Amino acid sequence: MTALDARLRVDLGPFTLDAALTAQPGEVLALLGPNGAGKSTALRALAGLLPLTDGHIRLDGAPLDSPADGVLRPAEQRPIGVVFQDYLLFPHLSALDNVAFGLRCKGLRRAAARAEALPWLERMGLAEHAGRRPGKLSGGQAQRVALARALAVRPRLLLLDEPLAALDARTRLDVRAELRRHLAEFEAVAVLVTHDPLDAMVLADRLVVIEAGRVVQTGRPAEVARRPRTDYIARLVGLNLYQGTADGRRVTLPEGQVLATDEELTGPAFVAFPPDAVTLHRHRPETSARNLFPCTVAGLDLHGDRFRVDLAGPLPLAADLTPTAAAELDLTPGTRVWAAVKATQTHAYPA
Ligand SMILES: Nc1ncnc2c1ncn2[C@@H]1O[C@H](COP(=O)(O)OP(=O)(O)OP(=O)(O)O)[C@@H](O)[C@H]1O
Repeated sequence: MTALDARLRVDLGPFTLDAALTAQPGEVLALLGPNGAGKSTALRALAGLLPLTDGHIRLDGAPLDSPADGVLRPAEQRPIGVVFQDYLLFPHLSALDNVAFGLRCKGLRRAAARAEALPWLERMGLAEHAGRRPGKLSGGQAQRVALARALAVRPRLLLLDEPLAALDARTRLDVRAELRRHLAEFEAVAVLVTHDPLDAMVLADRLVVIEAGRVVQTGRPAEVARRPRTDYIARLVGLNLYQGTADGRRVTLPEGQVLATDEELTGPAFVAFPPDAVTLHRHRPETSARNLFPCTVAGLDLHGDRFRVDLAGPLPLAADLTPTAAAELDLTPGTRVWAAVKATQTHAYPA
């Protein structure tokens, strides 16, 4: 069943958004795109803050906005939860009352709303901070409260606008991992807007790339990264990303391949590295690179001044080469090569 079925057409003077978005229950979509592409406009239209000029938004079969039929459900009547980058928590309310707020708006009395809000704070590991006001919470804690508040009303659509952008690098890592767990448990649709390809790759089931108001590519993160269709995507999502189990400086992937990394970790982990960290060789090289895989060239595209090589094999990979290197290697689809990646060029982090 399609849970979210939308064709968003919004005319804003010189700018027009015209994007189709669909999602199955439980799916997490990430909207990615350059500045001014229309991501926020799409989110605002879904939230009910901006009416459609044309098209439709249906959630679980029910129309929320359909100009042709004269339907426009106001924001507060949509079963939607929203998390913005700057949290927008009420500064005068405790963490608990911030989470209870949405439930109060749905008509619950204070005690009932608080009773229902508390388990959400517990789930975020914030039970002991329930009485604190936002000013006394760290950025990461405040963002967890915002997420608890959005989830507590059991929305059918969760909208996240740059939810990690305001956090420092270390906090961002932790909150990203947590957000990932919560999104995995979330049974309805989530739409995330982000500038950060890593957030998108880690959090989303599917990327929707928007440029100049149009969807230019959509697909699973790994597919989009390996087969970018525009220069912008190639630059942005140019990341090889794998998930496995870490044991010290080794991460074992589900199919048994082992990646050597530079970080000490144990348990579920991601390993990422950019395509330009991959070197290709026609013959098995004498190299200090700890990661060496036999591959077959599956595709070759010129993006800007680089060749993006799509490699199939035990470890599917994307590699970026200069035109000179590509010519020297004489690569064509089907060519067998060795791909090498230094452990120091990989980045491993908890999943
Ligand atoms: N209220 C408005 N009236 C007219 N034009 C608008 C309005 N709001 C946004 N725009 C224009 O619509 C286009 C899309 O803006 P939008 O904020 O949706 O992009 P975005 O992809 O979210 O960008 P960013 O990543 O910079 O936030 C931009 O050209 C912007 O100037």
